Amino acid sequence: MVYKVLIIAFVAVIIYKLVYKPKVKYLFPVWAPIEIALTCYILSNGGLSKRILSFIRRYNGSLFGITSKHQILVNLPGVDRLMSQPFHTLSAEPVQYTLVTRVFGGIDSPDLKKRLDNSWKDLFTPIEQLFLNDSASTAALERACIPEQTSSFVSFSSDPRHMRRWEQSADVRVLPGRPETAEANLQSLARDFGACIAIPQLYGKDFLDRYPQLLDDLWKFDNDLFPLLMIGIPAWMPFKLIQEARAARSRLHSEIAALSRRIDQYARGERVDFDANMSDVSSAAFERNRVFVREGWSYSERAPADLGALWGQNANTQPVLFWLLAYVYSNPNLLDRLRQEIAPYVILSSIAPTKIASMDIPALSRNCQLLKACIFETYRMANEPTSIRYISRHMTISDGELKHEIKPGTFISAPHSMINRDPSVFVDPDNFVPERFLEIDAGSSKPVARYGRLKPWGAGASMCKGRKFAEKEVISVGAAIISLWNIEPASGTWDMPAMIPGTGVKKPVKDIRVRITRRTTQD
Ligand code: HEM
Repeated sequence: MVYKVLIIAFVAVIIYKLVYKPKVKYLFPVWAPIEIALTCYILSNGGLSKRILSFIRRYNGSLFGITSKHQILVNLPGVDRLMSQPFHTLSAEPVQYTLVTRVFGGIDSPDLKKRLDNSWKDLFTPIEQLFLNDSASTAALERACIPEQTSSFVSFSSDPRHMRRWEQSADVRVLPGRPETAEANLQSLARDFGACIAIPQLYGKDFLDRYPQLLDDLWKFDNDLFPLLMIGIPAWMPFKLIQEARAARSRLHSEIAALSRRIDQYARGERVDFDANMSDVSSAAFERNRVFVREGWSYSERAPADLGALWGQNANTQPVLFWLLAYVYSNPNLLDRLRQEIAPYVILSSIAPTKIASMDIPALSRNCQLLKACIFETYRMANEPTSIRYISRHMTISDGELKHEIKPGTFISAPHSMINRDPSVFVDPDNFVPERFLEIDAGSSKPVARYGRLKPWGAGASMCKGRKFAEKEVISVGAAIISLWNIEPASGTWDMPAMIPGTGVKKPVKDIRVRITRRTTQD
């Protein structure tokens, strides 16, 4: 009897190890984001805690990390080369799988794992074709009608039913007796304006119109649930904040699943639910549908993966737009210089009310180097990019004179923003100084914005797949708003809010209340 029990227990342990252990190993550890944050903090501040950390770490040189499961690469020389290793050695796929199951709401199972293994690269290809290709991303932004939309950045309506979508959450109020001056929350307004430009370029305008809570749900999920889930706080925790954000994620799932169904119906030439207009849904969404169909993903299984695409498209881009506007408008001299630089490419109408008569997006990207430098400086101040990879085969990491032998099954993280506030790399790091990214080009003798050591998009083969679109969106939407609108702090002085570290671009602890007026031809 005892032997029987022992044999059953032994078999159970073997089955458990076979079925369960590889899955756990494959997920990015829940404590690793905290380890990254603590390590960055300790190394930036120095002192005794730095000495203790250096003593207890597993390796030496540029590698920090206490366990064999996760190592943090701190300013490792040649990190780009390392991150460019082929996928079968160094892969971002386990990180994507972790995000899909832990954060975006996919159910962790061998079946989902297999489906994602088979689909992962093919799901990213259409995103790259639309958002990484220079002409495709310019064309998408041209379709977004930025000049027309920017004309009603503020509609000066006191009735929420007549406000534009991006005004709904920004607490826009027309000042009594001053019908052409409105007060608004700048972060909310800029963020939702950017999202209303971007989202139709992926999923079409009908999706935005059919789902009135979309933006509120996306930001609630991003702000209140994403960071907690990432560090392993379970979504069932009975806290109001978590439960409301979880409900927002469930609504996002249902609406995205319903959209997937409509996309599939349209692709098959069938009648589309609600006779929804699908003509402006992007080629990327239809290409992804083809992959989902090929691999047998149900609509509800697609929802977490597509929530990832929606989140990736907006979660960093729109906060960058907000910080850029806040930095630029709070510096009147810089604002004047930018307006002069932009003026040849954003032509304003000469009759009141001022509107944008035409806008040349390729020329803005090509010629507005100060604007670009301002965007790079915004990344430096507000963005915390980290490249996380899984080592699937034994690997030797070269670290100057040192060589580190790393076992398969280890995650490595490179927090690229560690240098962003380092005065030995960026002089006067706490001040917004865009000129630091301007260099005189040897060929043209003109100033050109160059990234230098800044890495806002990560590194290697799994670098951001939407960087062209993101940068062009911020350039064109930023240029349009700067050209057409005056923005001043409602309190009379610009108070830049502190930043909450989060999932990439940092969020402000509080919004900035501003007064907005349309520029006149005399301005
Ligand atoms: C200012 C805006 C943005 C910033 C700062 C940003 C930053 C990043 C960073 C740091 C990564 C991780 C790269 C790495 O692991 O080395 C990433 C990945 C990614 N981003 Fe972005 N991103 C932005 C906008 C976008 C947009 C508009 C899209 C379009 C849909 C997008 C799609 C993606 C995708 C698909 C990945 C995963 C790439 C992979 O694992 O192969 N991003 N992004």
